Amino acid sequence: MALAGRELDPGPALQEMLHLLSELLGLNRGRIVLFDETGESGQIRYAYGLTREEMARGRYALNEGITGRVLASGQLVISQNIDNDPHFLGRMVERRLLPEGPVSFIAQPIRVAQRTLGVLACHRIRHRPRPLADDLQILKLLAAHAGQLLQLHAQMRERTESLQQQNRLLSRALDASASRYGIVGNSPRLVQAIAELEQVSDSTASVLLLGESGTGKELFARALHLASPRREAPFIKVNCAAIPETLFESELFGYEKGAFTGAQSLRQGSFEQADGGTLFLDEIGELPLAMQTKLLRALQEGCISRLGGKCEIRTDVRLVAATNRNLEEEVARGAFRQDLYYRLNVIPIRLPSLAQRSGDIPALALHHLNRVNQANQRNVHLTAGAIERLQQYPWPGNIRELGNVIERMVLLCDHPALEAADIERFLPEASLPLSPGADPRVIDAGPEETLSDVRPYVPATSHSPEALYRALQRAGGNKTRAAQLLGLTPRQYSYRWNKLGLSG
Ligand SMILES: Nc1ncnc2c1ncn2[C@@H]1O[C@H](COP(=O)(O)OP(=O)(O)OP(=O)(O)O)[C@@H](O)[C@H]1O
Repeated sequence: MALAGRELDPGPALQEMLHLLSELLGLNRGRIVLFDETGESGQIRYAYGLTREEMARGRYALNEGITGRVLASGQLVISQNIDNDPHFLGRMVERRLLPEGPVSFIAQPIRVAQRTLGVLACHRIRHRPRPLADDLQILKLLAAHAGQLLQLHAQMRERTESLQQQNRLLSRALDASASRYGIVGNSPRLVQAIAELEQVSDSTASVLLLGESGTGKELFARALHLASPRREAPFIKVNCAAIPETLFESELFGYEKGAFTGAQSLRQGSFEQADGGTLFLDEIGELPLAMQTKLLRALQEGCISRLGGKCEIRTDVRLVAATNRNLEEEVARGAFRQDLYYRLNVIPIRLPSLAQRSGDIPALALHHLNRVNQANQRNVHLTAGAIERLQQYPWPGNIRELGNVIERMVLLCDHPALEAADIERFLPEASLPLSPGADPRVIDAGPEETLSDVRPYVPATSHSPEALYRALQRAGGNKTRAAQLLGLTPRQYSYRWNKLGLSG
């Protein structure tokens, strides 16, 4: 029975079993009848010494003939002489093809764990030297072995099918997310925004991404780059809110060696770095007016000059800008240049807030849960009630806030299945008892939360975890803005944040 281990298909092993039964023991025309899917009849599946046609005739309803009786009762039946047995159907093999003289028929049930899987049956020439009891003993053993083999195969098939099914689902999910650049969601407004993105991905026209903080503007900017013919060239992001006014020009246009004290070597600016690719100006509404003029010039002329440089450098850059401000209002109050606004607003794409597409919350929550579980080797689940609660919350900080809440829940919860009640304490509006320095979810409005343009030296322990969280909440999950609130640079803020052991 070495064959049994080699093949996934039990057929060859069972076939060989029937072959040996016939050749060595003279128990001929052995066949294995198995229940069909309905469980109401059986069909010959494996046989030795029967033609295809004979096999095809071997179908038995429950209680039909001897085989049908064994299928129904799970009990051994021996027909001592088929010629005298009214139950013997003689359906398959014509009597004249069988040996003369008395022929018996033995039908041994194949049972596993009190369940009848089928029947192992054969013909036996009645008058032979070996006692019937020996043959029965052998048939019983073989039936038990066949049962184990069939069960093992059924389990393996079930497992394989479920793995294949899982595989199909995963690769479908992977295809979907890959073809949509990791943008999760199916709500009509999001799908519309993706369609607009794809429509303009081939052109070089400037795109202005509009939407509240955390709605995925950066994700869209990257998607636009990936969907464009520029995908092999660099994607350079500049966060206009994070750059001090005095450093803007060198950040965008670079500088020559010796352009100012400390300029020890030439440095390319973002325009040059993004040459051939995409330059993403995030939070463009924060760009100081003087820089707006210089940016407009660079865009109109397609060339820049480095600080301290004499020559103009041609750059081929596709500009994508993003803002959560209402730029028209900024223009109206003189804080944003109108001509630059027109130049940027060639193709506006508006991203819906999470509240406008709450139908996407379950998919987004699971997406983030998966991400955080994987990153932290956790296996936290959300119950249906928890997902429902997440859907009810308004998410002022949008998807970033949702991601942050999921991350906190996964890291700080102490059981694997999160219920609606568990969610509650992680939602920002939850009022929790204050206990400084302990649980970082406990929020304290620290005195350090003031708006400040001046950034003096601040020690690494300057802000409590509570203050960092509080600021992040007030900033709708935007760390740059949270840093501003605390008078920190985004780098200083991130350093402190990461020390809490949280990412995102
Ligand atoms: N549709 C989406 N599917 C999956 N993840 C998303 C989606 N939209 C946003 N995210 C995730 O949410 C987080 C915030 O997104 P992103 O940084 O792109 O927002 P933003 O609009 O640029 O925010 P801000 O204006 O504050 O800079 C990121 O982690 C991003 O991957």
